Amino acid sequence: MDGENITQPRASTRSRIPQVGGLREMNPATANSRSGIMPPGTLVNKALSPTRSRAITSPSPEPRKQPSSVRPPSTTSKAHARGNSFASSTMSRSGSTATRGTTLNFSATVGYGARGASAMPRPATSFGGRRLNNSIQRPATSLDTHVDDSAGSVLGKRKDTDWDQDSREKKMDDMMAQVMLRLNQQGHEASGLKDTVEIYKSRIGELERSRDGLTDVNVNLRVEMESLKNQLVLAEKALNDARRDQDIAMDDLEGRHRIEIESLSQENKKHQNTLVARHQEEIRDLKRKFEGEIEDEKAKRVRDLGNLTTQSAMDVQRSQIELNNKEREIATLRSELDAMKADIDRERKTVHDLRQNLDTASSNGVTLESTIRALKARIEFLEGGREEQSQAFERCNQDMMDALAETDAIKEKLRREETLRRKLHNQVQELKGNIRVFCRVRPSLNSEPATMIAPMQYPDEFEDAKEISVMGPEEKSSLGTITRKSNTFSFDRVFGPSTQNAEVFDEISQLVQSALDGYNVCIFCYGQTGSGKTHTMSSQDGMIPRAVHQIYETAQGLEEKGWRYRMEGNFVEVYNENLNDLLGNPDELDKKKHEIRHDMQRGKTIITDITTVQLDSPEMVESILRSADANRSVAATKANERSSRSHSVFILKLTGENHITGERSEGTLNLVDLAGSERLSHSGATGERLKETQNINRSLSSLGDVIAALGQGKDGGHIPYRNSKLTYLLQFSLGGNSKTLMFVMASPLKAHLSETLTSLKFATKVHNTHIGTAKLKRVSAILEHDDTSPVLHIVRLSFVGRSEVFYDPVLYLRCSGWINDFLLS
Ligand SMILES: Nc1ncnc2c1ncn2[C@@H]1O[C@H](COP(=O)(O)OP(=O)(O)OP(=O)(O)O)[C@@H](O)[C@H]1O
Repeated sequence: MDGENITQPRASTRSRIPQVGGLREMNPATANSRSGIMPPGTLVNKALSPTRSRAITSPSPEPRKQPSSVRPPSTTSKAHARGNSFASSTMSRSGSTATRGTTLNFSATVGYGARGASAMPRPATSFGGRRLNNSIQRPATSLDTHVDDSAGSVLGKRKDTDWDQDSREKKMDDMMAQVMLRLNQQGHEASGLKDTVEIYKSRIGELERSRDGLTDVNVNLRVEMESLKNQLVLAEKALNDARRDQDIAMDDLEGRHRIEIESLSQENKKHQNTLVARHQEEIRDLKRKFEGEIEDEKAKRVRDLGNLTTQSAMDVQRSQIELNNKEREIATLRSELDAMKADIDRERKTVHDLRQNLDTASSNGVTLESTIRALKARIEFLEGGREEQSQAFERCNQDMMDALAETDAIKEKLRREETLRRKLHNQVQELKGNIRVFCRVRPSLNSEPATMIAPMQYPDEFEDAKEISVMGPEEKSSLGTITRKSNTFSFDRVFGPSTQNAEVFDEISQLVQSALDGYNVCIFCYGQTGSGKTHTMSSQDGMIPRAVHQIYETAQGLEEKGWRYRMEGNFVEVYNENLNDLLGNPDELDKKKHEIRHDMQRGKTIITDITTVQLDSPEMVESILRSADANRSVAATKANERSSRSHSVFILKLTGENHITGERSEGTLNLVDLAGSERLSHSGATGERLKETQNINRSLSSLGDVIAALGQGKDGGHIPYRNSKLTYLLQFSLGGNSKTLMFVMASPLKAHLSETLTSLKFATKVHNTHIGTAKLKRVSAILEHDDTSPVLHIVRLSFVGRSEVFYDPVLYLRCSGWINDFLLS
């Protein structure tokens, strides 16, 4: 019943709402439908618990039976339902996932919290207003009445008081008026809410559009990002490619640079080498220039020296002249003194005679006094003159003493010059025979015991060393007694077995010097096989290398004096009367023919097709000797055989020119290693060897014949040079202006004694040969004196076919003596 009562006034109230106008809109259903929100019945039912929804929407008989206890919650639930429904509607409109959860989330998205100060202010809503107007006193309702009544029990009141209809209606009208007022207010609020909703809607639309726009932008951005990513990937790929390309390019560049650097360094090196070569060339030029200057300076100095020498020679001459004058003066003075002494003696005698006369005449008296006075005056006069004469005599004596002292000094100087002159003269005297013979005995070898050695003695070993005594082989007499003959031989020099090559060379070095001075020199080694010829001549320290060394050294020394020497070498072999070139092709040995031609005018020998070697250094000689030795070995059938069976001739032509004085000299040094000299009967050779031996013997005897013919010294006499190839080859070196030295080599072995004696006898014959006439002939026209000049003397040395002139006063002084000796001899 209560329920019905309550609902009735409400229903009646509702029925009045249209009269007020706008109240319709306060119907929650209408409001919800307008706003698109579901009717509260459905939404609230869903949102609220079934118990509550039943209490509101499905009136049951039970709640109606207990109206006072149920109504307040129903009111409360309505208010909640509204609030919830709004919230729900708002939530349902939101398209955003984030705003669907709670009202708070909505507020955060579109409400005040999420909006800045510029956001549209939220209009007052019924919901908000209701909340704000919580303090407004709610108009009394039937329910309130009931509540108020409940204090004293409604039923009880009705029982206790009368029903006041009018007041009640009035009250109701007031209440109605209030409700209407409230409704109007709510209507206004609802319209405001509507506007707000509209605004929100438009706002939401805008936001959705903005979201769509943003989504589009987002999509675009994503697409752009994708494309950018693709671009990035492409760019990375391109970058990698570029890096790879760059790496390859770098490698290429590095390679190219390396090659360029190498080529540059090579170019640099080349350039450097060129520069170095140029600098060296420049240095060489400078050196040449400086050497030229030094040469000029040297030449100047030499000239100065020459002038000084000339001056000193002049001084010497002047002194000599003065000395002669002084000597003459002294002689004059002496004669004058003698004359004066004689005068004085005469005068004294006269005085004495006069005194005697005076004595004898004193008796004559006064008549004679005048005569006496006159005579006294005469005597006084004469005695005064004698005083002066004595003083003059003293002066002359002093001058004479000075002149004698000066003469002594000059004589001392002349003595020294004389010593030098004598030394030169002595050397020339030693060479006067034009051929000298040295003997050398080789030492015994290790393979030769003392029992095999023949007794040999050297009587003057520690003096002149010119003799050798050899005990001959045992000889049996007809009586059966065995004797041994002692054979003593004398030579220019004898070298015992202990002599070294150096000592031997000392003796021949003067001859080597002669070759440099323009003479032809010939040095032979003669002896039987194994006697030491090759050792003496061509061993490493033999005469050939030593001679060449000396020539180089002397030539270098002479360079200071303006001399330049050209040295040419030939090495030939005479084998079986054939000439072989030992420096040529070994295959051509004994095959190629070489001819000997003589230039009689110039005194020169030419061998056709011969190898001539320029000897630029002493080392060259060693290589020549080696190659000659090799050639001989190739030709030999047995080792060492060929050298024993052939003559070898080392020819060294020395041409010198003096660029200062214009002098020129041409000399030849022939160093000959003869074949073994053993006699045919001793060699026991046959066949080819017999032919060899015959040829050797023929050429050796030809050599002896030539020397003997030269020794006879007949002008225009025949010299049998042509009898053998060897003598023909050495024609200009045997005789003429040449100097010849023969080494006779001796073996110390008993077994070789007979051959040794034969060799020594042959050598003695040669030694006894004097080829003096040729030398006399050579020097017969050597001296000319230029009388027009007191200083300049000319020494002209004339040889067969050529002459040399020396403008040297010192040389003149030195040479004049011995040259005159030659002329006189
Ligand atoms: N003065 C010396 N000192 C030391 N050994 C020597 C001397 N002379 C010669 N000999 C040695 O004696 C040996 C024979 O000498 P070498 O060959 O010079 O004789 P050779 O007369 O030239 O003989 P061949 O006619 O056969 O050429 C060689 O072994 C050599 O070394």
